[in-house]
Amino acid sequence: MIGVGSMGGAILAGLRSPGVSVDGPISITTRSAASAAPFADADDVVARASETEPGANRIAVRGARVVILAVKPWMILDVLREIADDLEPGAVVVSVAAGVTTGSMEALLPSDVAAVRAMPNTPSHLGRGVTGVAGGSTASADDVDVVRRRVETLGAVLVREEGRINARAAVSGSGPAYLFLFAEEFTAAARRLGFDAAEAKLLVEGTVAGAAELMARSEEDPAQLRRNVTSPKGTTERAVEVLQTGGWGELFDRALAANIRRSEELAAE
Ligand SMILES: NC(=O)C1=CN([C@@H]2O[C@H](COP(=O)(O)OP(=O)(O)OC[C@H]3O[C@@H](n4cnc5c(N)ncnc54)[C@H](O)[C@@H]3O)[C@@H](O)[C@H]2O)C=CC1
Ligand SMILES: O=C(O)[C@@H]1CCC=N1
Repeated sequence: MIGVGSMGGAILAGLRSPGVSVDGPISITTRSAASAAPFADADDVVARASETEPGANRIAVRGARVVILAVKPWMILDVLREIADDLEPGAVVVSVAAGVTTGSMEALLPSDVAAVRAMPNTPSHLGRGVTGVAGGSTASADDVDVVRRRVETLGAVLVREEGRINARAAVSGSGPAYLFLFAEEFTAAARRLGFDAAEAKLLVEGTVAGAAELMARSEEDPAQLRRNVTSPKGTTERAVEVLQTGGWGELFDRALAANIRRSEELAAE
């Protein structure tokens, strides 16, 4: 794995969780020595920092069947140029980057190395992620399956054509941020009602986490779960009415469209 920031770190934590078995050790590279240092004593991870070992990325990918690129989108092609000659024949290079197409990756890869895209999200950290997977034109069904089996250890997986991956990024890749934004705004509103920071945190985070867990475990869909809270002529009804007249449907449409437009811009950069 090249790049162990927010997303790479979440994937790595998921791959290292109890009950998940990966043929290891997992070779990772970071930019700074400080980021590699926490792995110094790990048996299941070999960490190298490109700041202190300029050939770190090239060394790390040697012998790997699956290489995960978790650097920023605008760095993906530079990293591929750097590592292309060191990749094993039959390797699969998986980019988790928004926007960057397998076509642009394939142009830099040896013909016996496949490109696959994965669009994970940060709850992968807990094995509760959702990952979209799409193979490039030279990826075999087996190559895609190798990636699917790896990311299945991180949570749910949706394998579909690459043409739909920007939409998956807009919904599930970025989705945790929308929920955290909701929690931020909800907490701020609770503070304005007079709760102190600790009380607002307990009330809002407890409610958001509990409701999410209830949704995950329940057979009922979100609309029914909402109705279960909303007594006719009761208090919830009044608040839900205010929220619904705020135009959430159109707001979400615009937010997801803006997200997809940014993926398209990144693809063109
Ligand atoms: N953060 C998220 O929730 C999600 C992120 N992604 C994708 O994941 C990728 C990484 O995003 P984040 O983790 O958020 O960014 P980040 O900035 O937290 O992580 C990137 C890491 O790569 C390291 N790095 C940069 N150049 C390097 C090099 N040459 N060799 C080794 N390491 C290098 C950086 O030091 C940094 O730690 C992006 O392409 C993004 O589109 C995809 C889905 C969700
Ligand atoms: O914000 C981003 O660009 C990345 C892609 C999906 C989630 N985070």
